[in-house]
Amino acid sequence: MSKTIIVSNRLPISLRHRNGRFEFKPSAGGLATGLGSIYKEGDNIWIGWPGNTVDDPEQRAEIILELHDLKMAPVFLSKEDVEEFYEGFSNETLWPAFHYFTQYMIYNPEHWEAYVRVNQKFCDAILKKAGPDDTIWIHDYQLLLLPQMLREVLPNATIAFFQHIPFPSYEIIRMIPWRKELLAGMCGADLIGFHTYDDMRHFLSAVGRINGLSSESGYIQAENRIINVDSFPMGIDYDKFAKQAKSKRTLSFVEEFGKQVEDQKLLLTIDRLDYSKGIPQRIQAFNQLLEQHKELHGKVSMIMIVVPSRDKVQSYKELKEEIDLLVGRINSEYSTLNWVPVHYFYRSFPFEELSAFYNMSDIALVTPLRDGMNLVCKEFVASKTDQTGVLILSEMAGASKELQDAILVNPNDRQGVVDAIFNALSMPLDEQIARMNSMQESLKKYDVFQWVKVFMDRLDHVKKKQEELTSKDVDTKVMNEIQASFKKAKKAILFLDYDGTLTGFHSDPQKAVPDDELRGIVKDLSELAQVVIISGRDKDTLGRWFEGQHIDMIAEHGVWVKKKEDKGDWELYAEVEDGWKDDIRKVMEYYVLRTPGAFIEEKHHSLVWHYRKVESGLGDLRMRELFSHLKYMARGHNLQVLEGNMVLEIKRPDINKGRAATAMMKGMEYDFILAIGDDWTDEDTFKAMPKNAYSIRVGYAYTQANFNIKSVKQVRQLLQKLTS
Ligand SMILES: O=P(O)(O)OC[C@H]1O[C@H](O[C@H]2O[C@H](CO)[C@@H](O)[C@H](O)[C@H]2O)[C@H](O)[C@@H](O)[C@@H]1O
Ligand SMILES: O=c1ccn([C@@H]2O[C@H](COP(=O)(O)OP(=O)(O)O)[C@@H](O)[C@H]2O)c(=O)[nH]1
Ligand SMILES: [Mg+2]
Repeated sequence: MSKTIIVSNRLPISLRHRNGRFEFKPSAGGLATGLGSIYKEGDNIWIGWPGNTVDDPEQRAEIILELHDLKMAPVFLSKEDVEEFYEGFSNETLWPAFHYFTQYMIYNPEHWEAYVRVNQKFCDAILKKAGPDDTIWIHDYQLLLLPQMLREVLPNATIAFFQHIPFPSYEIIRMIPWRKELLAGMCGADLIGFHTYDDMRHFLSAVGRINGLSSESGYIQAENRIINVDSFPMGIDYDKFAKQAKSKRTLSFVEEFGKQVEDQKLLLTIDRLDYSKGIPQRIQAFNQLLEQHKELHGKVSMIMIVVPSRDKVQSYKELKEEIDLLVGRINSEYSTLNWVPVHYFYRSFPFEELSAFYNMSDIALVTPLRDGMNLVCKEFVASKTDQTGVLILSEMAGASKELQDAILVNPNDRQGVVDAIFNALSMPLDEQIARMNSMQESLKKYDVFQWVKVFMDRLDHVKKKQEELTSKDVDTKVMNEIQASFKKAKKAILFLDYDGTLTGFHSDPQKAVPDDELRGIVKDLSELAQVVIISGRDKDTLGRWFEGQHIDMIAEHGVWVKKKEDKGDWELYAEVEDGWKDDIRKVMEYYVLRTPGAFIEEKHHSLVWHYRKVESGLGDLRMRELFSHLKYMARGHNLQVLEGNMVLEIKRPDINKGRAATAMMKGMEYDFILAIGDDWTDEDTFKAMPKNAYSIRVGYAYTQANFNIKSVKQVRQLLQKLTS
């Protein structure tokens, strides 16, 4: 039986020292609740750091035992690990980078080494527990290298990754010296999830530009696998918050706290201490509200809960001082004997009390400068069981994509925040209820259990899709079968595409000349079988490159043919009418002039616009534009516009490789037929092949071919095997 392993930097417990002993406090956090349905089942387990350093081997052994009963296994971090991996690389490089606080980023090679070392430590801990077919779900930015580390040892495992914090634009990620390694680490997963569509598109663009991995509709084409990238906005345990808000215990706290603030309007803010949460900016906005609206003095106050976090990191220490100062200033300026503007708590509260704060507050002011999701705002909404109350939410929080019925604000626009508070204070009851109702409906539906389910279902789907693709893989068994069938054959024919099949791509297409190895392969094959190079290339280039070889050639997708017995003469296979070219060439030239690096290749029956050397992104953009332009023109001329590997080609639709291959085989009887190609133009060849032919597509795209093969290197291996 395969099992599921959850991995995160922190375990869902906290380990505390008390009188020389350790004590566990289980975490009731959103993630722990959501994943409870998984890690508590069967042999499943959660692996992570217990959140404290433990050096004594006896104590470690004790902790391992106790955690075992809770279905957890610890990864112990040393003092250095905590300083360099957790505080260092995770929270002084990745955290600020991913939240767009580049001014706080530190580039320290020792921290990077520690990051690699600790990811390896997690990997080793997992390998002690994991079997080859297990599912491993890794969480968050502290463990970006882990998916690939595991993949190397467990090639068939199901590995998923979810990032809880934002994924920034390529412009930010490129600043990190180790960006390529980090992205490659993530790509060890089968499924990579983010909270929002924006995070996901940033990731896809970075992986494309930095690691050269292209993607389509959220599927990355890695060397021998597809990886799915998608958005899964995390929810909360809605019912738990709704129920708690009405519980006796919480209501008694509401009553007790209520006595102290009397009939004041309450603004609630809850965050971990973090510069990404925009706490000073929020205090300043509140200050400005009091400055501008004297009528509110004594009538409104802010309850501000700041939960201590990462207090060893310099930027967090400074932030704490700044907040203390700002709160001191506003309270000393405005307080009266019976009114304090800001009730400030630097600590965390138990769930029942937190629920009371949510329940009794009129407004939740959630204004992070950046936040992956933000659960506090969702918890506030779920706790408002009478549907009154207003949520003011930063548009920089992932949650804002779902909670469109909140008052959305830009946290950098101080006056905007002030106005939002003022409007919230006077919002009519029916509007409050309407907004709250719509937000509650959505949060109820997409709760944390639904989040887990949707994620796991998607993981299943990707694995199935991968299986479908690899089930057609040319493995050793298939290679042997093809070889045996070739050996037996009396009359064999091989259709071999050139670019992307026999040789790799070159930034200058004219430089993709056949090397000695390839010449040797083609020569050996041509002594045993009829070899046909079937290419979109022009006849002169092909003729020059394979001069002297005893092979047949089909050029320009079937316009020209040269049989080996024809010695130097190309025969026109299809009548070409090229009166259309002048108009189309003019348009293509216009796009060349606008796009540095682009160029036109002219063939007898087609025009090709190349953008391989254009700045990435710009090339795609211009190609799309040119595509729709050409499609419009093509209608009048009976032409076909086709997208290839970094090219756009326009040609007559009735000229294609399939038609040429069929013509080549006409009237002949073959007992072995093989066709290999790598792109859409080769699909025509595959479609034209008789049932008994072997057709192979290079790469793992969907295809009409009956097999897929990994790379040009493997194509050559297969061909060498045929002649050995
Ligand atoms: O482990 P710490 O250094 O003490 O930090 C606490 C956690 O903070 C981060 O939370 C994020 O996840 C939330 C749920 O997906 C999301 O709502 C929020 O926007 C994120 O900031 C962090 O991702 C965790 O790894 C930390 O453990
Ligand atoms: O005294 C407190 C204050 C907050 N929280 C919880 O801390 C989490 C904060 O998560 P969020 O996604 O808002 O921000 P993060 O800290 O993960 O960046 C929420 O679930 C809160 O209920 C808590 O357990 N005790
Ligand atoms: Mg090709």
